[in-house]
Amino acid sequence: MSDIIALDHVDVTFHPEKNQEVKAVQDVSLHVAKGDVYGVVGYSGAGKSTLVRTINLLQKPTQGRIEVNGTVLFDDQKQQISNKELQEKRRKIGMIFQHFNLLDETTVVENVMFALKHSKLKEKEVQAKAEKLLDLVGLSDKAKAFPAQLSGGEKQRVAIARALANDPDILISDEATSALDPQTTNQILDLLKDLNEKLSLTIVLITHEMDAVKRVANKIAVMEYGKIIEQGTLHDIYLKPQQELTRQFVGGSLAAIDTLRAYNLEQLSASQRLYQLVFSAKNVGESVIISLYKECGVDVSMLYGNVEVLGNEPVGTLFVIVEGTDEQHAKALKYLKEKEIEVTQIDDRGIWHD
Ligand SMILES: Nc1ncnc2c1ncn2[C@@H]1O[C@H](COP(=O)(O)OP(=O)(O)OP(=O)(O)O)[C@@H](O)[C@H]1O
Repeated sequence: MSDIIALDHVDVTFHPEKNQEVKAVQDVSLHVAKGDVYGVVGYSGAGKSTLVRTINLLQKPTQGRIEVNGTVLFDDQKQQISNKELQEKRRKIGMIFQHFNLLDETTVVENVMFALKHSKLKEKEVQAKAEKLLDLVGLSDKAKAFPAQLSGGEKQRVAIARALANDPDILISDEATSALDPQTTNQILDLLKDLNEKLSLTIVLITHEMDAVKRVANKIAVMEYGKIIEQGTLHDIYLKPQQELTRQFVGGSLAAIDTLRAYNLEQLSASQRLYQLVFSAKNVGESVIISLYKECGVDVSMLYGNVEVLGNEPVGTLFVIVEGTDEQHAKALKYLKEKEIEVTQIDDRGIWHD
């Protein structure tokens, strides 16, 4: 799959006052493939919004290269297309925000129609399109309501319909679920996932909530102090977080670390090894521990176990101590590999320790 967004070596530096410098984004490269739901996570102030606003040049970078949908928008410290072209490109990048940004004085359907004011469609066609979009986001019955009469989730649905008005290829969601309760958050995230699949919409999702990313994203970048400190597939970032901050975001792994620290793992004998086993959906139900004993002769004690749903797929994680001879260990590893279970040996200096 080709990249629909390619940010390369992007810097954004602000000078809020004379002699003051805020390096909000520093040497960030981010490549988003068509059809990705790319989660950008990090604490407040990490630079997520600033970075993502460079995608449509709402924020011009200080340095770096921005290419979107095959067009270079920014390079050599300057905009590479005319303002008019940029405006057209921007219409193909929808945005939704935490506070919805609806026009309070106009109805729901008019809010969506407003986004089509530049289109070549006739008034009737604009209205028909807005109604169709409201139907797509499940809000047909609220077309004539005013924003003040809607719940937070409904307001966000209007904002999504409006963001889709110009048939964008990309949707940027900047903390769009942060003001919503957990159940409504999940409904909005499921809607985004549905739109991603139905419309082949590429989504960049900025959030400080790992659960949101876990539910819908296929890739993640973790930001801290203006830099991406870790990026990869949801599966890899979630199950093998390398950086302390990533581990903090990945709740499941924190629980695993706490549990492992409660054991005195320095006391493993020469014949014992600590492994992390990761099961995908197809083998999550297998009785691996018993099979390892039966097939390979090793003793297996379980320290920690958990099943997470990543995207729609259950993924199981076990931390086990396997005890046996070198030969038995080799046999056990071969067996696990055949079963397509990912195995990581964790040593005393391993990733789960300070
Ligand atoms: N226009 C600006 N002028 C000066 N500094 C800015 C400007 N915009 C952002 N910053 C600073 O850049 C840094 C990154 O801000 P940014 O909003 O991108 O972070 P964020 O990760 O999106 O956090 P949040 O979720 O709180 O918005 C912060 O230190 C912020 O104060």
